[in-house]
Amino acid sequence: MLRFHHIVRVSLFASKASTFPLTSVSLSTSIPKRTTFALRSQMTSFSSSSSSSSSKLLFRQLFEKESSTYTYLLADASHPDKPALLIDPVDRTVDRDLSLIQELGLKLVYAMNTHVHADHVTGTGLIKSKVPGVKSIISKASGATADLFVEPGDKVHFGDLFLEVRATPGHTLGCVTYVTGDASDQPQPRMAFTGDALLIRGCGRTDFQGGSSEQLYKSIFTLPKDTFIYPAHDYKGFSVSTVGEEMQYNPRLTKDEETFKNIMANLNLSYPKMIDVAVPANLVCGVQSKDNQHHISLIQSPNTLSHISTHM
Ligand SMILES: N[C@@H](CCC(=O)N[C@@H](CSS)C(=O)NCC(=O)O)C(=O)O
Repeated sequence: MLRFHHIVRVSLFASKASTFPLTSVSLSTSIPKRTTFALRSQMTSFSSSSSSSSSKLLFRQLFEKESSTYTYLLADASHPDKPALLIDPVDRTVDRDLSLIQELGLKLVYAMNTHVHADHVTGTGLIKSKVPGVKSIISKASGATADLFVEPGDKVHFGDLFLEVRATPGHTLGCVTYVTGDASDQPQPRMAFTGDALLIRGCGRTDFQGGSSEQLYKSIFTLPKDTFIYPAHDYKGFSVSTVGEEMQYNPRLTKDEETFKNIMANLNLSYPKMIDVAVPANLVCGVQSKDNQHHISLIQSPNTLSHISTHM
């Protein structure tokens, strides 16, 4: 089995039962009425990370300043092939990202999108043309074409590390969050790449592309408070937060649902300047060809069913 080259389709229901039995506590229980939105704390205790697991992950946060987009580079540096993936690459910074990958001696396997971006063109198409073999990934629910489609509960493996896929719709229809694996040999604390669903002290707008403030409010996911939050954008100079921090200080998501919807309905943001170019380009993951419509069948492995920790 090519460990750094497969996506595992898993059962969402198996994950709920096996991983979050009675230990999940909703945020509304700990901070009544004020905080019901996107973040529920999980009271499961974590063993501290072993040095081998945390040293495996090579991680870089990269910034594209025109659209204030973060791209994330993750790799299993301990694996002989050093398989790597990029989350939310931008077309303008593809050469920078690929140079870095080359300098670090990594093998880029996946170019992933959290959703169909409206403010910039994804770098996945360009990357595929420059690095043969790289597979583009996006959620099936996004309606976009890509080499591989993920659904909630899927795992994306790279070397001995993996990301879980969680549905976090509301900013757009098919937004997903990629979360580092829930296992003792995976990086601790966990890291959540939230796209535009959850921004630091904010959240994605909900006024186009199937956006819905109601849906975004209900995009509840269960993660420990120490989970790092890495968004796709930041407009205020922040780079990272945690679930606990956002539960306490996010000015939108700590409100009740009606207040939240009211805030979202009155953001009065102008449409992204590039929306007319970006959305059509991103609906084909930046590739204008038929090649990207090749759907591979995802591997289903019963061995993984007990390890799933997805709950959306
Ligand atoms: N000015 C930018 C667009 C800024 C914007 O609308 N950002 C989006 C994410 S990219 S679609 C958003 O959700 N913002 C939320 C917020 O509260 O700022 C441009 O013209 O491209």
